[in-house]
Amino acid sequence: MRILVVGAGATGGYFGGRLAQAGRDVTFLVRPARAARLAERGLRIKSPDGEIQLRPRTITEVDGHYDLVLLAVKSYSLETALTDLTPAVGPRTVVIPLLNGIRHIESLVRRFGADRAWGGVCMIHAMLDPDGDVLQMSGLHRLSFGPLTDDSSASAEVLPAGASSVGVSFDDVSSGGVFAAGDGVDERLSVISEALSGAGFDARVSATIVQELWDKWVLLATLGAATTLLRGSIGAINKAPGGSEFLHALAAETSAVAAAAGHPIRGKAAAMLEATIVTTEPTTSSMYRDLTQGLPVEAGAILGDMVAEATKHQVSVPLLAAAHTGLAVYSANL
Ligand SMILES: NC(=O)C1=CN([C@@H]2O[C@H](COP(=O)(O)OP(=O)(O)OC[C@H]3O[C@@H](n4cnc5c(N)ncnc54)[C@H](OP(=O)(O)O)[C@@H]3O)[C@@H](O)[C@H]2O)C=CC1
Ligand SMILES: CC(C)(CO)C(=O)C(=O)O
Repeated sequence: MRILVVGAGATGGYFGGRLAQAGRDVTFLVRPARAARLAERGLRIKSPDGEIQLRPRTITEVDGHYDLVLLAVKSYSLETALTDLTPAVGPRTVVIPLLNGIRHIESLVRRFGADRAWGGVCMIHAMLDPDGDVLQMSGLHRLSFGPLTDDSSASAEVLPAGASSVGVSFDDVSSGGVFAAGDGVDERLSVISEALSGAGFDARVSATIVQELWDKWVLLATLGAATTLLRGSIGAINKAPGGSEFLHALAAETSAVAAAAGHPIRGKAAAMLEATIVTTEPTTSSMYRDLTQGLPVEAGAILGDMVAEATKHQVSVPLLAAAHTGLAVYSANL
């Protein structure tokens, strides 16, 4: 299976790097400056378990069709990246985005159709360090993925990758790619699941990926709004007067938006949100890390779109709106 990873930043570098380390056929589509850095230093991943250095294949222009595309760019780079990667997308290619938020899903479906644009949710705390190496800051490294056809009747929300019962293996590779014409979505799911499993991170097939995208969005909007508005970690906010009340009020806003939009967060996702906002650990978000480094932030995709959803469904979100306005001021001054 030919895998193209678009972007070799924190998430692309991490998940693509682990796949390459596990011997998968991985190519990174990068821009010239990143290509030069990777040629010079290799792709280094520094994690709590130690450091690895890889020499992955990189390209700066697409060189044909790939079976799987992992899209790992920031939301503000999305449209250019989609144009750049389009030649990699053949009739049976699957594109799995790792981006936060929801708006990219619409862009992907518009370009490639729901048969080729799937959903992806990654959970990781990662960034590029000053050397351009991938820094994984905790042991968390989960990637859930699946077609955009949520099956709420599925008995399990997520299955470990490789657990699909459809028996297609790498041996089925044909000259036209691993997905033979006439295969259904399930066959691709099985092959992709096999390719992503056993690569040193937690890969899961999701039968409810749209709901998972919303669950993650609620979590991240809460985390991103709190940490960027109050300029500190969740632990620091919880130790400050009124911090816990603020976090709970913010989580109530984001949860109310999801519920009004028809994607209420429940069960494990609700428990994870609660556990995240009560922590005294120095938990932050990728948006906060970008802010503190003076980098562009994904304010529109993570907060602005949620404020727009709130307006659409007449949900009052003053804290979320204040955080969005704050990031707009920051972005205007960049
Ligand atoms: N970091 C984290 O902990 C997490 C991030 N996410 C989400 O994942 C997404 C990606 O974030 P992250 O990996 O952190 O971002 P990074 O900024 O670390 O990496 C994005 C990479 O995309 C590259 N890029 C942009 N446009 C193109 C293009 N046209 N072709 C090739 N490469 C391109 C950039 O390359 P260049 O060097 O050329 O600018 C950059 O290296 C975001 O939506 C984020 O919210 C989700 C979970 C956790
Ligand atoms: C939810 C979290 C913190 C971990 O994946 C994240 O997605 C981010 O920081 O962007």
